[in-house]
Amino acid sequence: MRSPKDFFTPLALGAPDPVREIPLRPSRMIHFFDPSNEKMRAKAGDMARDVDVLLGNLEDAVPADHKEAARNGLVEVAKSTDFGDTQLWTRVNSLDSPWVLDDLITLVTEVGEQLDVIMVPKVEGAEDIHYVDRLLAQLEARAGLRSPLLVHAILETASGVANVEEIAAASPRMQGISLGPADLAASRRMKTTRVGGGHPGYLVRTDPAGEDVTQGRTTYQQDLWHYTVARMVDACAMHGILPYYGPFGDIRDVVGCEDQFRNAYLLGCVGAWSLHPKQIAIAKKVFSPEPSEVAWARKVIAAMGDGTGTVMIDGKMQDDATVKQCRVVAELAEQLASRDPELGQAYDEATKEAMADD
Ligand SMILES: CC(C)(COP(=O)(O)OP(=O)(O)OC[C@H]1O[C@@H](n2cnc3c(N)ncnc32)[C@H](O)[C@@H]1OP(=O)(O)O)[C@@H](O)C(=O)NCCC(=O)NCCSC(=O)C[C@H](O)C(=O)O
Ligand SMILES: [Mg+2]
Repeated sequence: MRSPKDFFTPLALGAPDPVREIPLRPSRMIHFFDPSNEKMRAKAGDMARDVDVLLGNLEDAVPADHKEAARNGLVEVAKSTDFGDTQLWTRVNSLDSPWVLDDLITLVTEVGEQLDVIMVPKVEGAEDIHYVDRLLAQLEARAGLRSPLLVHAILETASGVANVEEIAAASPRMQGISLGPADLAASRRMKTTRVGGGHPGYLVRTDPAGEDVTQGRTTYQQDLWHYTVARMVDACAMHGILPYYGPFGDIRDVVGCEDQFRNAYLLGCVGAWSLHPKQIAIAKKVFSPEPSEVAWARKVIAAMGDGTGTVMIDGKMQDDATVKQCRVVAELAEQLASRDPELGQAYDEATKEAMADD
């Protein structure tokens, strides 16, 4: 464990200074593609225009005999694509795999300037982040990079969840954490066979109304991921980094996907993974506040002046705490508007209407 005094000191001579604050760039969807797939590589430019984050996946879902092709394919995409202000991320292979060392060496050396974030799977504790942190500093120094690569951890082992706070705090490079529900379910020995989402057997049932316990009892499906997402959000918020829902594997179930993403959004997540083009629009919709919410937030902020005291708006009490919540929504709207002018216009029109109603 480094002394707090040394926390922002580069871990290798000549490595760039660590960032002091994680940039809040829009990242409503982290779109996964397989860079070993020639067809997907050819679409990288179009995908980059459509998403906030494009991620070249090197880990699970890429067959063992495609690992090298995926790594080289990502280098090719990074060198040949104009990303504009879209972020390019990668998910490297797990730290116990035979591929990760070459993933990191190749990517930092060849395309370190183009990459924004390195996603590290199956993080168990702070020691995994410390290992990557030092190695990245050495590689950045050797490649002469001007800014440090950021690191994103996937929460997908029972020990990762138990250590989530120390993972979030492990390095100034920590950009965020995603839930990895499929590996986490396996690690916990849960009895599900899915990638994210709920399960009809995980439910609560109303009490029996009379003697017959089989009659008149309504059941409500519960969220298997509530505890983990909430814990991850707290750990991230405490350390100034960003939480994400991970993948939703039932591509056909666009309704279930939207619900799962929205639960995560309402709990504090800033985005989710999209595995298929269908899920891009879902994440964009869910992780962008509604124009009416933005209008309301701006109205409360305007009415609250210096942010202290109370005012009544439409019968609802506003005070220091509600104005803080409204600032979260209004700040997110500003970030998204700078990337998506159409959305910005919808926010401004809704605000004008809401203010005119007074
Ligand atoms: C899931 C898929 C294998 C489905 O692919 P496919 O059967 O080809 O779907 P479609 O026929 O519906 O495709 C229609 C067209 O869209 C293109 N396509 C599909 N997926 C993508 C994509 N991700 N990016 C860009 N384009 C995509 C197809 O090529 C078709 O194009 P065309 O022929 O021109 O019409 C596939 O979607 C896929 O591989 N997705 C990514 C899977 C992935 O990355 N999985 C790993 C992440 S989840 C995970 O790791 C679990 C996690 O770690 C945990 O533990 O929880
Ligand atoms: Mg996984």
